[in-house]
Amino acid sequence: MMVRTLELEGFRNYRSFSADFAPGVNVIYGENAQGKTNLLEAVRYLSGAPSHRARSEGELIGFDVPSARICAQLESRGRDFKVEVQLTRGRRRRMTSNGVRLKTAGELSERLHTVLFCPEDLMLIRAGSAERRRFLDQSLCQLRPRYAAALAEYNRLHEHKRRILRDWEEKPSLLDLLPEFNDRMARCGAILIHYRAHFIRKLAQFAAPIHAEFSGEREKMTLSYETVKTVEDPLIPTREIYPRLLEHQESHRRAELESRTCLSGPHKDDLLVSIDGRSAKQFASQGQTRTAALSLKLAERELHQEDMGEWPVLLLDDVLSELDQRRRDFVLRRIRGGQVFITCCEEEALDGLGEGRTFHIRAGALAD
Ligand SMILES: Nc1ncnc2c1ncn2[C@@H]1O[C@H](COP(=O)(O)OP(=O)(O)OP(=O)(O)O)[C@@H](O)[C@H]1O
Repeated sequence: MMVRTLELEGFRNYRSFSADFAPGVNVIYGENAQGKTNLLEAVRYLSGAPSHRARSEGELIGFDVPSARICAQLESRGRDFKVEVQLTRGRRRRMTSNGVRLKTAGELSERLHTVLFCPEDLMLIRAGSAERRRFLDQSLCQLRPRYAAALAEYNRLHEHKRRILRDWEEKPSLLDLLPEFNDRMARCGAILIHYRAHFIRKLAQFAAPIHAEFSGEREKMTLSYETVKTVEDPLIPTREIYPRLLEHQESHRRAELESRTCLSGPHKDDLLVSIDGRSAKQFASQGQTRTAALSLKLAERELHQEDMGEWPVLLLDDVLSELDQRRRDFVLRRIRGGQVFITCCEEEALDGLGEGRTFHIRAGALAD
């Protein structure tokens, strides 16, 4: 998969931008606050993944313009696509592929997969479980459209249930709605657990050898999935997960009403990372947690490659400057193959990366 060309109009600080990218490495360099991350964000957007920093789509539109346009020529599964997204304040976004209207972000993911690695990801292991769920969700939404649909529905139901539990004492009639919401959440939740379990099993297979090599064969990384307690084996079929979720909801009914919070369901899942059998979150050093986070991201990239038979586009946002020389060399060795976008502040910082192109960005435009 690759992004051949990209045009931006009114996207963040880009008024009008156009570039042809290399199939290999594309180095995006420039001083701080010039638009390097914004450029990666535009590419990421085209893969249907939610922005890692915008809370609403309106944030992506230039401060003083009414609309933004992202347009790209993509190559994917041996075919060419012209994908276009139009964002207008106060209106629904409009997306097309080769002129045909697309309805969901999932349809974008079918054409482009990206794996993003940014400095915040270096804290993935130490952060709260929400960050690791986000990591799972972003990757799975690109890989499996059915997962993306189930996640959107689950989040909607969860928000409703949250409000019911918050307000039931003032309005007891709301409790009549609870069984219906519980049932629908269990159905969607079973789908999420099923996909997450299979994803984590695969991710663990890729991450183990990467981490072993990365640590000079000194450390062993293992991953496990922590989900709703009644689902002892999350790899069982969805229809078997569903009754176990209902059972867990039932046993937590009282506690949910008393605490007025939703305590049961995969919205509390976690991805547990261990090094040599011990929880990395609790016991690993800062260096070890960084290495483990890198291993996870590189494993994610290889998993996408195996799943699709093509490399996803790798977006490395300002991450190399955060790494010591050894880790940096490891990443650069490991990312051969596929298209890569790397942002950095100095052009020479990435000497020796091999064939590719460099783009100097200044104030939301290509500098001469
Ligand atoms: N919606 C928007 N409209 C216009 N400008 C915006 C918008 N959103 C962000 N910006 C501006 O874009 C500029 C560039 O941001 P970006 O994060 O891409 O910088 P960067 O080159 O990656 O910098 P750094 O090296 O510091 O990470 C910032 O000054 C920011 O204020």
